[in-house]
Amino acid sequence: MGVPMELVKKVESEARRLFALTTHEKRKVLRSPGGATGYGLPRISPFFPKCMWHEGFTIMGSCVDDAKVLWPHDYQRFCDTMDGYQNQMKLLAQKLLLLILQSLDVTQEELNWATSTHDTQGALQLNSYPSCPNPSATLGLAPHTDSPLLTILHQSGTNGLEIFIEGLGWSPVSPVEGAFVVNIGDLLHIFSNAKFPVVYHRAMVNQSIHRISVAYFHGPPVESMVTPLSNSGNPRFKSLLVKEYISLKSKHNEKALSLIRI
Ligand SMILES: O=C(O)CCC(=O)C(=O)O
Ligand SMILES: [Fe+2]
Repeated sequence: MGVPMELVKKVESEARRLFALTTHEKRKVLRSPGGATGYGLPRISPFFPKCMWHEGFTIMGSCVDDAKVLWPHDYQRFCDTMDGYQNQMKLLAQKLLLLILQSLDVTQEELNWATSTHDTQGALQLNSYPSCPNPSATLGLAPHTDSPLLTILHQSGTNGLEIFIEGLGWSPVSPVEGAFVVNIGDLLHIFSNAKFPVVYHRAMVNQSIHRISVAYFHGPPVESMVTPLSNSGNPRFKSLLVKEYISLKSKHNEKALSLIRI
């Protein structure tokens, strides 16, 4: 299934329009403490001693309230673009998940859990990494794993993303024109009983280019239970509510997975 390239480019240019606003303007839609949407620092910031060279804007569903604050007379273009992109990402994520699940030979109930069309939780994260005079002194986004099942990432043609490979260390994932990066998140790691391992990743900054990336996070409803697949051998993780896991992650960051290990 193709996502129109024109839409991807539009999302990128709308993201650039947003981050080009003054700090004073952007702070009008600052993410509230404990809130999920809006403008702000990376959510993982409290776990790291140094500031990251990054600013972000998170959207869940409609972004009309924030967009009206930013562009009182011209918010529709931003909202239409983000809505259209979220719809396309949701369809793509569901399709990818189905392919993954088919390879795992799951029961109908497990299939329903992971692909329930109505209730999935999606979030769109616009990331901005301004060019940096001394890139080696900082990180764009510190090492982390994404919490949901899958992340679909658009890198906007600029290097920066790195993944950690056991035995190899940090390895760049160079952007490929017309392709997305698909990351496995914590919940798919738990659900697949580690058959689809989570990917530890980070983002670097560079000296000359203001890099934009757009991540779509796709997960199950927060009120549902996540349980390792029944046919995957001894479960390696405890079953728990998705929202319990998210809360554990917000308190313990990358240690959350080991806290629910059996
Ligand atoms: O900018 C990137 O390439 C990575 C972004 C990312 O990891 C995230 O938004 O969780
Ligand atoms: Fe990430």
